[in-house]
Amino acid sequence: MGHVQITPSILNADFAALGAEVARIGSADWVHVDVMDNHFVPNLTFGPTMVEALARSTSTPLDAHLMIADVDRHAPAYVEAGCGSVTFHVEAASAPVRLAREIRAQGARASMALRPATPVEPYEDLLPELDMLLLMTVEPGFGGQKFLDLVLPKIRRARALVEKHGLETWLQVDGGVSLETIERCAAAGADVFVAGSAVYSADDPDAMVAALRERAESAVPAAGEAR
Ligand SMILES: O=C(CO)[C@H](O)[C@H](O)COP(=O)(O)O
Repeated sequence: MGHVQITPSILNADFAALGAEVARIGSADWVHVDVMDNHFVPNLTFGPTMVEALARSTSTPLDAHLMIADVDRHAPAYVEAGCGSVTFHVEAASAPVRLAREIRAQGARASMALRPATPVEPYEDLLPELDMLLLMTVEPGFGGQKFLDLVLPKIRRARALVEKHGLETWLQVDGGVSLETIERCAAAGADVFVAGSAVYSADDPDAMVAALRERAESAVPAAGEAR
């Protein structure tokens, strides 16, 4: 299992001051940018031009979560925009293996996301193609939703698959992650945690990043310990 990484989502940040908002989370490992197109999800955010401007404004690497249709065509633009990690939804991709290889060939980490109702088992053979697997813990589209406990068994099964194949694939969770829910995710086997409203509704977002990190680290099972 990789070390705990905290990745604040800017979905609930002030979009009119994104550079300053990102500067408030200096201890974050990544900045999570939620790209939504009003087709794959019923919400609209921003595109590669905005992401490129954000990449120029910070030294923290960007983790793009593409909630967009026709993702095979659009994903490469987010590597070109400066993202260090690009996540596509398997439900939106027509050739996920080719797309993951293309993202890696461009020099970014390739990541694939599963909606809460999408099982992980059909993608077992695809895991070596991925640097990260994102297991959504809400239906994608909006920040501030309630964490879905029903995803916890899938996190455990995904961790078991990663270990079975001796892979280094990071397991990211996104949606409703807070001081109240992060321990359950870490105990189940997640190691990369996206938190949007928990971070940006805090008086001190960077102190919340530290608190989330501490809580997740305290819940990571020791080697050989049951999940
Ligand atoms: O992908 C997302 C929504 O589709 C967001 O990243 C996620 O929901 C973060 O917000 P919060 O922590 O408030 O749930």
